[in-house]
Order: sequence, then structure tokens, then C-alpha cells
Amino acid sequence: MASDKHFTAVPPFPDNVPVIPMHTVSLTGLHSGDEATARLMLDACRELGFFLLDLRQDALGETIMTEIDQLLSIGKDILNLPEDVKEKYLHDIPKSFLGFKPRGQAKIETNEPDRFEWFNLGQDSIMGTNTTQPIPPLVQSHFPLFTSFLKHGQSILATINSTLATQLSLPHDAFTSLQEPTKPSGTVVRIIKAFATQEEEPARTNMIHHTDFGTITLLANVVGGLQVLAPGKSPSDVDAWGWVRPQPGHLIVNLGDAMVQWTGGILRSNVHRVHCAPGQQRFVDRYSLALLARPERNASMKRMIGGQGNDGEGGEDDELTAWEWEVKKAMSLKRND
Ligand SMILES: O=C(O)CCC(=O)C(=O)O
Ligand SMILES: [Fe+2]
Repeated sequence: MASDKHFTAVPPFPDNVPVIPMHTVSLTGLHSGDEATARLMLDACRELGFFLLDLRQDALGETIMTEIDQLLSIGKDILNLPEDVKEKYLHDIPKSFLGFKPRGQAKIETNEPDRFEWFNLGQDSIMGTNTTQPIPPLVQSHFPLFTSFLKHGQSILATINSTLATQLSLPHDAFTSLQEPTKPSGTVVRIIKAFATQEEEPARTNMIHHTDFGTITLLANVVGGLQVLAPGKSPSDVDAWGWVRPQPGHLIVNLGDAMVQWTGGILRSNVHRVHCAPGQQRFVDRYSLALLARPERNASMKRMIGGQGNDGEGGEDDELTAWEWEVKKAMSLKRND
């Protein structure tokens, strides 16, 4: 999450909405190898698959916070580029998710059009592993900032990954060795704009409920809107959703389906969605920034522990590479659409 700076510029998050209980894990505690912090993070990843990461009083945490502040401002300018400019850099689904996704291209639960846009910048584009993504000049002019945010984010991810591996009695590099930032992957830096509404009580989502595909997502937002489904509950149960209150100095961290697969269901990827913002916050456009990590394209999706992956008992996903596994998942999502 950003520092206080962005928070004072928007209406406050209301006090009278249900918030999902979530553990707070300190980055400095993880860096110092504190056992209680490591265990708390493991519990969070098993129970909810979401936690808050306190960046404060940690050198890397403070550095990435200033980068997030800058990228949230720049992200706003990028997503507000003229439509005729954005059209030149549209994503090419299902071949490529890189570039702009226009508003309304996907559906929400009610079959109405979605209410968000995003721009995905590939890790491969940033690292120079693959230079085929066309980059808008405004993004190009901030490339050094995107690059340092990615490197610092990857450093945080490496700490989380190796701590989780150790807690699960796996080799410390069990997860990191399959996510080398220099190897081709579907990892992206994403900026998202969810649109304001003038409606009195919008009972509508901006982004449909989903789990993230990849390994771990680092998420920074200022305006509320993110909701997490209580484990074991149905997405159609209106009372089963809890808001995440954005907090200065904290990142929201959530696990994706690849971690579930690798750990045979021991770790959890939880369903979440972006709802129209609560209270007065619904009157402002909402910007968020995320680093969505995916395994290297050629990584094995073989489970390392546990009994059950995403595909149930059969275990056929064990034989797939990450790229094949992601294509399979995307196809099945499309069929269910
Ligand atoms: O904007 C947010 O708070 C969440 C976005 C999200 O869930 C995603 O991009 O997968
Ligand atoms: Fe997500």
C-alpha cells in the first residue's frame, strides 16, 4: 500500500461495513528470520490465503513504498491516456494479456459489463527477456521506476516464498527456483482503474469474483473495493463477503492457484472480487497496483507435498509445465463463461 500521502486525498473508508479478519505480517520480522512471524504467515496462507504485509520500519519496505506512491500517480496518467492512444496498445486475448484491457470487455456476475480497465506490463518486457510487447511512450519514460519496483517486489516475493518453503519443511528454494525473474513467465506489473459511481447503494461488482492464477500477488490500493469471500462460503451468499480496509504502509498479499497445486492443497488461494467502493469512496475512481507473479513458463507443476492439487485426486496436472497448465485453466474458465 502507499504511504499516507495518497490516503489523505480520498474520502475515508467507512467504519460501518464488515471487514474480513486478516493477519498482519511484518516484513522486518520476515527479514530477520523471526520464527513467530514466519509461523503467522504460514497460518494466514493456510487459513485465508490473504494477509497484510507491514512494510514500515524495514529498509526495503520503505523503499518500495515510495515507488508505489509514484507508480500510483503515474498509473493514473497511464490509464487516463486518450482512448485513441490506448487502442494502439490493447491486449490480444487469449494470445497475450499484456497491454490495455478496455472497460466492459468482461462480464460481472449479473452478466453486465465489468467496470474496470487495466494495463499489464510483462516482467519479460521489463527484464528484456521478451521485447515483443509494444510499450506506450508514457510507460517507456518511467521504465526505470517500473524496473526498480519489480526488482524490489521480487525480493519481497523471494522472502515470502523461501519462508513458506522452510515452514513446510521443503528446501528453501523449492518455490523460488521455479520463479526466476530472468526466465520467461506470465508475471506482470498491473495497474487497474475501477470506475466511480454516483449510485446511492451500488450492489454491484467492478471485477468478477476469481482466484489469481499465479503464485503470489502483491497488491497496493488506497480506495476500498476489494472483498474476500469467507472460506467455505458460496460467492452468491451476500453475507459471506468481507471488505479489505486499505491501510497506509501495508501491502495486501494473496496466494494464487499455482501455490495450491505445488503444495497439494495445503496452501490456499482464496476467492476475491472488486466491488463498487464503500460509502463516500464510491464517488472517486479507484486505482490499484499489483505485482502478479507466475511460475516460469517451463516450470513443472508437479506437487511437492500434500494430497490434492487443483485437479483433485487424479493428479494429471502434475505432468504439465506452468505454461500448459495456465492454458488449460484459461480454456476451462472460458468454457464456464
Ligand atoms: O484491485 C484490486 O484490489 C484487486 C485486483 C485483482 O484482484 C486482480 O487484478 O486480480
Ligand atoms: Fe485478483
